[in-house]
Amino acid sequence: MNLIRGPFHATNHVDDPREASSPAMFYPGLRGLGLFTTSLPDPENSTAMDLAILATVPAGLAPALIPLYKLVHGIILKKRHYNITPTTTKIVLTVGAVIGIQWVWAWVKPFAIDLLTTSVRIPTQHRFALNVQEWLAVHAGGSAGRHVKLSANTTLVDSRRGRYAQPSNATVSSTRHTAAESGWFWLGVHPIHFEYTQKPKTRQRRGRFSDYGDLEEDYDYGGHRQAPGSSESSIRISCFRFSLGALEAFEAEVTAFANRDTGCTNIWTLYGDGSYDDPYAQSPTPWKVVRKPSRPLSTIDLDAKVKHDLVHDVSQFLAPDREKWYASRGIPYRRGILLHGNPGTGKSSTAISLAGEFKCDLYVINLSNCKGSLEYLFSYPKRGDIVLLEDIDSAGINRENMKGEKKASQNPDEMLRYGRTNQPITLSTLLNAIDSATGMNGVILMMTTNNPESLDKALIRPGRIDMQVHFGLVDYAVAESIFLRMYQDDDVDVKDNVELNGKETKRIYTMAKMFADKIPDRKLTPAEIQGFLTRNHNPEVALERAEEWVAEMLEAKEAERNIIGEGASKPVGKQDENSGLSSNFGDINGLDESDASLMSAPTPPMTVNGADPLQMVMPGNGPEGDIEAMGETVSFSE
Ligand SMILES: Nc1ncnc2c1ncn2[C@@H]1O[C@H](COP(=O)(O)OP(=O)(O)OP(=O)(O)O)[C@@H](O)[C@H]1O
Repeated sequence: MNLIRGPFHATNHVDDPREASSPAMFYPGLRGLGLFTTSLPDPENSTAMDLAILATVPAGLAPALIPLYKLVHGIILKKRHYNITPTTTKIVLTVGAVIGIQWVWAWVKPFAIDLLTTSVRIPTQHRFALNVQEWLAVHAGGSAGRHVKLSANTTLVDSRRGRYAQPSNATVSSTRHTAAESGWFWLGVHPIHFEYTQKPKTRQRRGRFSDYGDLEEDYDYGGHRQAPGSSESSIRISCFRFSLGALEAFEAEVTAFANRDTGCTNIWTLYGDGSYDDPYAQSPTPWKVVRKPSRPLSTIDLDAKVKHDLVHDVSQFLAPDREKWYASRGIPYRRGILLHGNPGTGKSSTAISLAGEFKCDLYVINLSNCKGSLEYLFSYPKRGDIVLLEDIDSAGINRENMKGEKKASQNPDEMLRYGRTNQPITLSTLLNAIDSATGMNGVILMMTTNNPESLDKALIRPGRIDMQVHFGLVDYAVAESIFLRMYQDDDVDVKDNVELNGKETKRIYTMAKMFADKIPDRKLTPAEIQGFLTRNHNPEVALERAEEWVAEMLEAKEAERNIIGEGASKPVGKQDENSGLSSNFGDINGLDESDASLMSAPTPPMTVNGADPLQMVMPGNGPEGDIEAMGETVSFSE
């Protein structure tokens, strides 16, 4: 007898309806647990009505766990003549089993992982962590990869400009990861697991407690302010114990990826002023990176011998066996190069170009705008990188300024501990940082200045500065070279192929000579000439206007005016006596009177005092109005 119909019973050949409706039939082992029975009527002595009632009063798990189950069961039974108890019980048991397994796994997992895997933890402040992030973003695919991309603490190329965009790099992000991300990827035949961890930690924060997740303010347990995220976040890379070599392979893979020839130079700049007070300093590291297409050395117009000596010096220092040579003679393995000359003579451009040529990363610090701990900042560049200290004279770093030092080094413990201070850089902190045993090994330290005579002797003594390079004003050869660079087709090597490249090249080459003839010897800077040529797309027009422009420039320089042409009436030289521009320039070593007067001269693309030249917008220099013309300003994508 089978009173209960439905799909379940169609395949169920049992006579006892209690059995038919009982999940114990499918889970025989559970029979003894009493889960499926209540006080059932004896089928032998029951009427059909009794049995129907039996079916409407389900027993066991489902009714116990699911609210209103009996009601639903009764309705379905009445309307559809279908007993949902066995099916529901099966579902409940299956879900229960899954939850149970998950629960057990959560307990067992750490032990299993410890037993079966091995892992490395990379703090996110570590530079290698950025390489790992970038590698994961490109290779670890899927959503994990996308998350990593968002979390990468890197600012890459500007995706708005086609010219700068690189296929895998057209992503910009300076956002930080706020939650743990994890995933798997394959390295060859090895499965590898990565995980971002941000140790949740309750901290004291302005008298109350907050989660680490709130990054606005970070304090350690003692209530000291801390560099946000400084010690908490890391990336963990794990692999199975039996494939230990996978971690080494991963490291090699990431390193090779980071060192790949992208045709770009990594330029690192500070978040804000690098101090912990800076609102931008909400990053595990004080550095952010921009990837820029490398600038060929051939685009730097410099006296041929000076250029050759500089390149030779850098290449010698970076030669593979050089570190051993320094070590065996007890000399610290670092190189200091002072680049000095008028604003707009190519000091910064040369450093950028050298970094590209030798595939170094370039770290740029503008000392007048830096309040970070230099020792900490210098610990970041690795062997073979270049550190560029911009406008070292304008930072006021000299002995007279020593009074401020006490204040600056007041709390050295804090400086080292958190890597950031909120004090300006002083001479002694700079010297200590350069000489520090922990940083700068194998690093080339370049300093730029418009006013080398104002520098403290301790700063430029041999050992700290090993080479001095003067960037002079434009002579005939440089004027000719700038003209050719501006108007020559990109793929034509002019000077070497005058004959081969035919008429057009010859024409430009001839015009370059004519242009150079019109440029007075050592009166103008390369930046000024470049600015003029950029405004005149047609070489003939440039040639035609050159004389007039030169006359205007010289006249403005003579009158110490910043504005040339229309609207030029107000001499500013005297007013600017304290501006740091004109006053600094009078005593430049090796420059004559007329050179000194250039300091307040009209230099359209002149560096704004104190501004980061990498981020500087140069007005009116080309078809796109600003930065494009000089090709120097780094743009950040939003
Ligand atoms: N010698 C040069 N060769 C090629 N380009 C140059 C040269 N000098 C200046 N320029 C151009 O002029 C602009 C400014 O140059 P750069 O910033 O390198 O000068 P700088 O000497 O570092 O100036 P500052 O002292 O003001 O920082 C850049 O666009 C650069 O391309």
